[in-house]
Amino acid sequence: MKVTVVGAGAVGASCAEYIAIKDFAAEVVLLDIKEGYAEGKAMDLMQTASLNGFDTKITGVTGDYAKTADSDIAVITSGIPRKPGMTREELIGINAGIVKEVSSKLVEQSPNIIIIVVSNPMDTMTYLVHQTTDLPKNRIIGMGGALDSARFKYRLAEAMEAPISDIDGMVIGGHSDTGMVPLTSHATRNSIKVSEFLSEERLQQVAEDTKVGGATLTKLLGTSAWYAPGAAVSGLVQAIACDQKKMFPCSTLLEGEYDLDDICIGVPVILGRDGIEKIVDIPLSDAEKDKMQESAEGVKKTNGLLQL
Ligand SMILES: NC(=O)c1ccc[n+]([C@@H]2O[C@H](COP(=O)([O-])OP(=O)(O)OC[C@H]3O[C@@H](n4cnc5c(N)ncnc54)[C@H](O)[C@@H]3O)[C@@H](O)[C@H]2O)c1
Ligand SMILES: O=C(O)C[C@H](O)C(=O)O
Repeated sequence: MKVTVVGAGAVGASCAEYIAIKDFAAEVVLLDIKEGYAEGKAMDLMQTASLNGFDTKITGVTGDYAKTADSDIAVITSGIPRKPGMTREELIGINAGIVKEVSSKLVEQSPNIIIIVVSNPMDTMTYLVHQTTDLPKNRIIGMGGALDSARFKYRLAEAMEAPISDIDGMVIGGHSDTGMVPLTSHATRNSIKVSEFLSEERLQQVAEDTKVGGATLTKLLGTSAWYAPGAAVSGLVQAIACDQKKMFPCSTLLEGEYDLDDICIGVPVILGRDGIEKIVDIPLSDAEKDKMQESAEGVKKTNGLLQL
C-alpha cells in the first residue's frame, strides 16, 4: 500500500506520522512545493521509526509527482490554513487553484487513485476534485465529519464527566462553523441516549461548541489544528487500506440521497478497499432534515464561487 500526502505542513506531517505509527502502509510519500521541506519532515519522521516501532518507509519530495506514481491513496492537505477571525470559506481564492493543480497531477501519475481531500473549504474542494478529474465518485472523499465527530464526542464526554470511550456520536453536514449538524438525538453513552444524562440546554451547548471546534482552536493556536485532523485522516486511510468497512461521516457526491443533488457534503459512508463503498441513509428528525438542507445551501453558495 502506497500513500501520498500532498502538503508537508502541520496536517500533512501529522497525518503521515499517525499512518506510520499505525504501521499498516508500506510507503508514505510526502510532497510539498517548499524546497527541502518534505524531505526534512520525512527524515525527521523516519528518525522516530526505531523509537515508535514502525516499518513504514516515509520519503519526502519537492514537487516531483513522478515519485507519487502508482499510489493507492492520496491525501490533499496543500493550501493555506485560516487565521483567527477568518472562516474556512475565505480560503477558497488561494486553495481552489492549488487543489485543482494537485489533483490533476496526482491522477496523471496514479489513474486509479483514491483521493482524500482535507484542504478547506473542504466540501467545495471535494466538489472541485470531481470537476477536475475523471475519478469515479467512490474514489473522491472529503475529510471533515470524522474530525467533527471526534470533537463532538470530546464535548459530550466533557459535559457528562464520562470517559470518551463510553461515548458514540456523529456529525454530518458541511464542514463549516454554521453548517455542521451534530446528531444529538442519535448520540449515546454505552447505548443509552445522551439526553438521559444531559438537559436539552446543555446538549445544545455541546452542539454549538462542536460546530465552532475548529475556530476555537484557531483562536488559541493562531493557525488551525493538526493533531486531531491528522488522526482523523489516518483513520480514513487505514479503513481503506485494511478494507475495514468502517462507517465515518465523509463528504461525498450526493445524487438524490438525503434529498440532495450535485453537492459534496458530509453523510455517513462505509469505507473499504474501493473507497466509499456505500452511502448510508439514516433516518433524520424533521429538525435535522431542515438543518441538513440549510447546511447544503451554504455549501452550494461556496461552490458557486468556484471558477469552473
Ligand atoms: N478538512 C479538515 O478537517 C481540515 C482540518 C485541518 C486543516 N484543514 C485544512 O488543511 C490545509 C492545510 O493546513 P495546515 O495547517 O497543514 O497548513 P500548513 O500551512 O501547515 O501546510 C500546508 C502546506 O501546503 C504546502 N503547499 C502549498 N501549496 C502547495 C502545492 N501547490 N503543492 C504542494 N504543497 C503545497 C505548503 O508549502 C505547506 O507546507 C488548510 O487548508 C486547512 O484549512 C482541513
Ligand atoms: O478550523 C479550520 O480551519 C481547520 C479545520 O477545518 C478544523 O476543523 O480544524
